[in-house]
Amino acid sequence: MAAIETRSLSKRFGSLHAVRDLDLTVESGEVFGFLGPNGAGKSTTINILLDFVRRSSGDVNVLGYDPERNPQAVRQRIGVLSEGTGFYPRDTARDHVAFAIEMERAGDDPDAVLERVGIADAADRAVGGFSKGMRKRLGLAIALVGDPEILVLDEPLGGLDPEGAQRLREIIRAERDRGAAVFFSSHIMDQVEAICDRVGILHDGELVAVDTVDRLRTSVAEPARFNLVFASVPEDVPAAVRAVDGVTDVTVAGETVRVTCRDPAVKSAVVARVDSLDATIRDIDTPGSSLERVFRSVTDDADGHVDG
Ligand SMILES: Nc1ncnc2c1ncn2[C@@H]1O[C@H](COP(=O)(O)OP(=O)(O)OP(=O)(O)O)[C@@H](O)[C@H]1O
Repeated sequence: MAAIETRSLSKRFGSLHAVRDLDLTVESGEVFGFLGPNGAGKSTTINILLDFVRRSSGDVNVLGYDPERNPQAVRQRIGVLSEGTGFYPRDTARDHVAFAIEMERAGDDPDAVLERVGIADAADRAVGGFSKGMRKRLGLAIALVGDPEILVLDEPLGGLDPEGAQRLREIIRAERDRGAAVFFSSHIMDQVEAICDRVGILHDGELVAVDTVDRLRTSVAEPARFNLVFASVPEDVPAAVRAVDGVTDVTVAGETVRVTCRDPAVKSAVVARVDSLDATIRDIDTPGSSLERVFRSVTDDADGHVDG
C-alpha cells in the first residue's frame, strides 16, 4: 500500500481550478518532491490530504484512510511543517514541543527533539522573539514528534540558513531510512534535486511531469556539473568529493568547489558526503540547472496547450 495515493483529484474554488485530475503516488521510504511555482496548487493538495480543505472530486488514500472520513486517523500519522504553523508567542520552544508530545502521546524528550533541529540553546526562550528560521526549525521539531509515518514539509527551506538546510537534509534522509514517506513541497529546484528520490512538477493545478530526478534530467541532456559554495572551502572537502564514485573532476575557485561527474545522479552522493564531514554548504548551484530546465520545458509545453 502506498503512503499517499490520489486518483483524479480535483479542487475548484468557484471557477478557479486549483487542482485538476491529480494522480499521485508516494511510497513509504521515499522522498517525494512536489514542485511548482506560486499558485500551482501544492498547498491545496497538502490541505486536502489533511482534510483542511475538501476536494471537489476524485479519491484520496492516506495510509489506508480517506482523510475526509477519518481526518483524525490521518492527522495522527502525519507530521506536518506548513507555512501556516501557528505558535503561542509567550510560550517557550520547549513548551511547544512538550505540548506536541503530550497531544501525540509520544515518548520523545523535548530537549532531544530541539537539539535535533539545532535550537536546543533557545529551548527556554519565548517563541514570540524567534526569527523566521528558528520558527521553521521549531515547526520541524513539532512535525518530527512521535515518528510519523508521513512527513509533510510545505516549503521547508524558506528562512533556513545553510546550516539549517543541511540539518534538514540530514533529518529527511534519516526519516526516509526509518521508513517514513517524506512529501516535500518547494519551488527551489536545486535543493529539491539534492534530496528527492522522485519529483512531481505541478503547473496550474496539473501534474505535468513525475519521475525520478535522474530520468527527468536525461530528458534534457546537459553536462553533469555543479558548484558547492562554502564560507571558505574546508580543507578535507575537495579530496572527499574526488573520492565519491562517479566524480570525474574537482576544482576549487575561491569559495566554490566545482564538481564534474560522469552522471548527474552522483550529485546527491556528493552532497551527502560533504554533509557527513560537517562542512556547511552555503549554496548548491547548478549552472543552467537541469531540473530547472526540465521545469521550464514542461511548463512551457503546458502553457502552449490549448484547454478543451
Ligand atoms: N481558499 C481559497 N479560496 C480561493 N482560492 C484559493 C484558496 N486557496 C487557494 N486558492 C487558489 O488556488 C490556487 C492554488 O493555490 P495553492 O496555495 O495551492 O498554490 P501553491 O502551489 O501552494 O502556491 P505557493 O507556492 O504560493 O504556496 C491559487 O490560484 C490560489 O489563489
